[in-house]
Parts: sequence; structure tokens; C-alpha cells
Amino acid sequence: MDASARPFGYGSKNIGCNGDVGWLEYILLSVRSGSVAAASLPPSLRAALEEYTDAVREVGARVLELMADGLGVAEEHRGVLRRMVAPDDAGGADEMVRVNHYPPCPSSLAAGQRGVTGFGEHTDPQIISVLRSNRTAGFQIMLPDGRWVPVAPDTDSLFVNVGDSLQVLTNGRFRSVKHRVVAPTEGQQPRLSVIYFGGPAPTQRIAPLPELMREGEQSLYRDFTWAEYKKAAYKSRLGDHRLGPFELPAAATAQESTTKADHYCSSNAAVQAPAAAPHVARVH
Ligand SMILES: O=C(O)CCC(=O)C(=O)O
Ligand SMILES: [Fe+2]
Repeated sequence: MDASARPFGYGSKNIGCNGDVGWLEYILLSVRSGSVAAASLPPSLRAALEEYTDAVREVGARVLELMADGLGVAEEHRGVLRRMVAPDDAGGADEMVRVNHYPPCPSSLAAGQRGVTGFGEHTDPQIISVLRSNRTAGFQIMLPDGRWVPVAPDTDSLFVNVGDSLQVLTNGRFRSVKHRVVAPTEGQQPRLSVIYFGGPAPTQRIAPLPELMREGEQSLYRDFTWAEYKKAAYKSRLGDHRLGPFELPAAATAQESTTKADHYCSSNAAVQAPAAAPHVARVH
């Protein structure tokens, strides 16, 4: 039966509550909050999930620290982004883990299509996402010129994706890149992926970090809290430009010029991309 995880638990084909569908089944878990879904897992699975989350949270936090360094944040403030996803107070951050399973799509359904949508195009609303998958391809990212490029699956790598909130926190220096999954076809192995989404505490103000702003630099976004943005994201469709309602007029101009200019980019880009490399990185 088709089902949607509302907001946590098992879902099949329906993603979110606003009519998005994909060729997948998934389970969405909130680890720290002790949500019903996580609490009802068998103890051994729950322990494995907690262990995995602790490890990938630390990867995400470390990448954020390195990003702060790369952005020239002073040594004493280098933990400013890290602390949002890995605060000392264990319950503080808002994080979740999604396990996606994409079975091969029967040829009869795929006929005449260039690829069946496993997970439709979207950006991740949080600060940082850390993805792991099996050997089955399908994950793609959108380049600034609108072309889709595949990210080769690699079981020894973690793929790190910048979320909308990090784009705002860095005033557009890091970009939240659209991505999607094309479902495997008959004869291919199913695709399995596990994604950790690192978000801040609900009350966290999402606004460009003062530590980053140059003299006279204007914020491209109006102020909002993570709770506010999350609520707006839940009401939107997957492919909506969710940051749109939060952009100030200057953002449109910046968007145009940054598609041409270099952005900051994490090391080890997962794809051989053109000059304006997308912000997806592979961590070995
Ligand atoms: O399943 C995947 O490989 C990616 C899915 C995704 O982008 C997401 O769950 O946000
Ligand atoms: Fe995503």
C-alpha cells in the first residue's frame, strides 16, 4: 500500500504530504528526540542507528568546521557552524535519518521514459546532509546551467551536501544544490541509501553569520528560525524553490552573478564538474 511517513516512520511512494511521489519506499527516523518511530525499533537496530548517527554527525560537524576555516572565520569562531548540528547539549539539534530503498522499476512502467523518478528534484532544507549508498547508481545533481550530472556510487565514500540553511548562513557562499534520484530499471540491483540530515535547534536563527560578512555586505535573506523554515518546507512541494519567500531582492542579482562566478567548494568534488563546481563532496 502507498503510504507517507507523517512526519516519521515508514513511507512508500508518497514523499511528504503534498502530492510528491517517487519509485521508492523509505523509513524516516528522528534519533535524538526519541520519536515513536525510533523508540519502537528493535533495540539492536536502535543501537546501530544511534551509533551510525553519532559517527556521521561527527563527519558533518568536522566538514562544517573545515568550511568555516575555508571561509576565513577566525580561529576562535571556527566552531560556529559545527555547534549548530553537534551542540554540547545532546538534545539540542534537530536531526533525522532517512533510509531509502529503490527497487528496480519494471520495464512496462519505464517504457518511453528517459528514467523513472525515484526521488524528485529538491534541495535539502537543513544545514548539512551526509549520504551513503550501495553500488547502484541513480543519484544526480544539477549544475548551475541546469544540466543534470550523475554522482557515481561509491560504497567507500560519504557524499556531503550543503542544505538551504547553510546557504543562508554563508550568505550564498556555499550553495544548496538540487539533486534527485533516477530509479534503477529492471535487471539492475535495487538502490539503497542512508542519509543523515543535520539541522539546528528549532529556535536557531538562520541568518548570515556576522563572522563572515564583509564591510557593507547585505544579507540576501530575511531572518527566520529553523522552526519557521521547517514548517514552510513541510507545506511546500519537493521541487519548489523553498528559499524563494525568504530571499531579499538582492538575492536575485547575486544568484545571476554567482552562476557565472566561482563559489567556494568543498574538496574532492564527486563529479568531474566544470569550473563552477557544485557543492557535493566525497569524504573517504
Ligand atoms: O536516496 C538518495 O540517494 C538521495 C535521496 C535524497 O536526496 C533525500 O532523501 O533527501
Ligand atoms: Fe535530498
